[in-house]
Amino acid sequence: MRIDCRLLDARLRQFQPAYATGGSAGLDLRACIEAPLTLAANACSLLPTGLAIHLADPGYAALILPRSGLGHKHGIVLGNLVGLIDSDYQGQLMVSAWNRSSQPYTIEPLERIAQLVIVPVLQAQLNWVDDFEQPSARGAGGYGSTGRA
Ligand SMILES: O=c1ccn([C@H]2C[C@H](O)[C@@H](COP(=O)(O)OP(=O)(O)OP(=O)(O)O)O2)c(=O)[nH]1
Ligand SMILES: [Mg+2]
Repeated sequence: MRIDCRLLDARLRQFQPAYATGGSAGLDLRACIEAPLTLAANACSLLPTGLAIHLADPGYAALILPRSGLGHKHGIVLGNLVGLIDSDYQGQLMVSAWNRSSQPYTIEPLERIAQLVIVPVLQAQLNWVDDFEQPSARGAGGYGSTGRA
């Protein structure tokens, strides 16, 4: 599929988002900040990415996900856990960077801080009923109802 993308920060021309390998699922997003930003332990900051996309087709959405290295080694994940980008959103992609660790972490300008994954979605037709016609094996069971082993 093709999507329209806008570079909102001239610095990104040298770091135009691209899939790193033929099999990459995510496009890395960079922190388009002017100066290094130190996130204190447990601090959260909304960072511009210098990038806007317009998916246009309601059959797609994009997810902003943490990068595994940053998340695992340094505790830099997302303040909203996952960012959901609507197909009709045309604004700048923003990343809520959350330092869930107990150590400060300094984000450098244009550092790759998260990744964007485009996924198919379905907008369902909501058919309101008083009861579900077919009982299922699970019913209302959840939260560990099937045991641990
Ligand atoms: O990490 C994120 C999450 C969202 N967005 C943008 C794109 C998305 O389409 C829009 C709205 O996101 P969402 O629906 O999750 O936020 P909301 O709090 O429900 O805001 P709204 O009332 O605008 O829908 O904000 C981002 O740039 N980054
Ligand atoms: Mg919303």
